[in-house]
Amino acid sequence: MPSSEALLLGFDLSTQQLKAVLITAHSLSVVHEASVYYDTDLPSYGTSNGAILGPDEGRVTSPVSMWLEALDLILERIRTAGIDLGRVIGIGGAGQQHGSVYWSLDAPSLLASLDPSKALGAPGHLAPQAFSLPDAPIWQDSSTTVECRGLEDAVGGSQALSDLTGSRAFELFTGVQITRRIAPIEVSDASGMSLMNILASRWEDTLLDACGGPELRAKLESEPVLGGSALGKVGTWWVQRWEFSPECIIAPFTGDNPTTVVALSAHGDAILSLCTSTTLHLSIPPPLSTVVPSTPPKCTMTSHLLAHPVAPGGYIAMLCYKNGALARERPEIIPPNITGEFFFKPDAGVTSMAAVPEVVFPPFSHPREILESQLLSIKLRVVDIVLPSAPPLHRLVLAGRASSNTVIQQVVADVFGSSTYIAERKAGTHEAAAFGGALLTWYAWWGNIRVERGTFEDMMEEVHCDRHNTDENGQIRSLAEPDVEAARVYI
Ligand SMILES: Nc1ncnc2c1ncn2[C@@H]1O[C@H](COP(=O)(O)OP(=O)(O)O)[C@@H](O)[C@H]1O
Ligand SMILES: O=C(CO)[C@@H](O)[C@H](O)COP(=O)(O)O
Repeated sequence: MPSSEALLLGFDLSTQQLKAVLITAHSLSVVHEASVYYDTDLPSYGTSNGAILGPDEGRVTSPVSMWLEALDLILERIRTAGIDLGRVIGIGGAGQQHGSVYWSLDAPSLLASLDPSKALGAPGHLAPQAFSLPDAPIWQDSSTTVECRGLEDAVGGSQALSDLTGSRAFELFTGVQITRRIAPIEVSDASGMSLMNILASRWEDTLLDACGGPELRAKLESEPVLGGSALGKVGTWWVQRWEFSPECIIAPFTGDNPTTVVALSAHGDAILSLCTSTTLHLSIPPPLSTVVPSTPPKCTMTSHLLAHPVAPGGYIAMLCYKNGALARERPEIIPPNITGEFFFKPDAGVTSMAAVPEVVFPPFSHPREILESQLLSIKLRVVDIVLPSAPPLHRLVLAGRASSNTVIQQVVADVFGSSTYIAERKAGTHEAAAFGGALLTWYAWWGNIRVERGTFEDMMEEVHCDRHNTDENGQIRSLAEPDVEAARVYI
């Protein structure tokens, strides 16, 4: 690979760390990865697993200054690793879905006058003045229950809100945590706000009124934009401090769920993302014919429907569990709305669950039981989000750090009775969300140099990047086959 080859930089501002993936623009090979763990790399903020709990009941936030410092540190790490940032032609990425940062009225002028001699996170440079809240509510926040009920009431109840936006009201969604924007919002990101009409991909006036009164539409500026569009070029701070090219473009960032789908999904695949959260994604492509009316996607009380970032008329159906990695690390309760520690066993006849003493389940078996109950819950709920007309699931693709665990790979194969796969990038990365962010940036760049923009799939074909391909030259590698005997237990 010539060292001058153009690069794309994708970020993922996830719950526990900031990650960056650099890929070559024309062959999409990973050339470098870097990460910054908030708890250990930036310990002065006192986060636990990237978050701060409280002071109010259900409040979960991350310090915005910590994220700014993480950005300084990761750029330093990339440069120290010998990467010439001047080769980067586009920056894009993802963040925890539904996390929200609150810019102040002074933010635009402060952003326009950043001092290249100062780090982004240097006290008084951007923070605290550019933010109206020093701490950003993240996806684990559950402090806005009252506002959620108010939002549902405004449109006629929880199912009505789900039909309108793709999800019932959730405390973590941005609508009930509302914000001021600097750049247009990308459609799949907008679907995680409880403010967008999911079928039209446009802001819904009733919901804007319920969440922010008349000023909110003005703050949002424009209707949501498609992923992989070019927003503009990097600011001078990036050029002067880090030697990025002034021609380097910026693509809109979105949620980590849509970028994971962009990175990994082929039609008929389900993606099981084992990050801090455990999330199952199904990509629903747009209808082939615009003449025959298509079956509307399902909007349920327990799932989310997001607009697809690069396929207008397509969707992502999603199940998301808060008690993912942290529950697996420290076995705790799985059923919702119960606090304390309980153990359950199906009654004879398997119609109900009976609480049993802890001694029935020895501690060494807890991690496996936690994992099994998480996966069985997904297996039970996934039938509710698959369209009757959808083809049978083809592959189960794993993502997230825990996907490298061979025991987890096998238990997933056994519980779902389906082979499991993993993305095998040319230089290898488990960071699907950051990789997807880089791909969306390439799509923005690639689209900009064409008379006709072309589809995301056209672009992938042009680089011979076939996400269906499972042979040794392909990108998706088989990990585990179900064990027939073990799989029978989970039917
Ligand atoms: N080998 C492993 N086996 C099981 N779990 C793992 C393994 N390595 C990492 N993890 C889990 O992965 C979690 C972090 O996953 P990651 O995808 O990096 O999350 P996030 O993107 O939310 O920061 C950790 O909290 C840990 O529980
Ligand atoms: O979708 C959600 C929350 O709805 C989560 O996936 C968050 O986006 C957090 O991501 P990770 O840090 O677990 O990757």
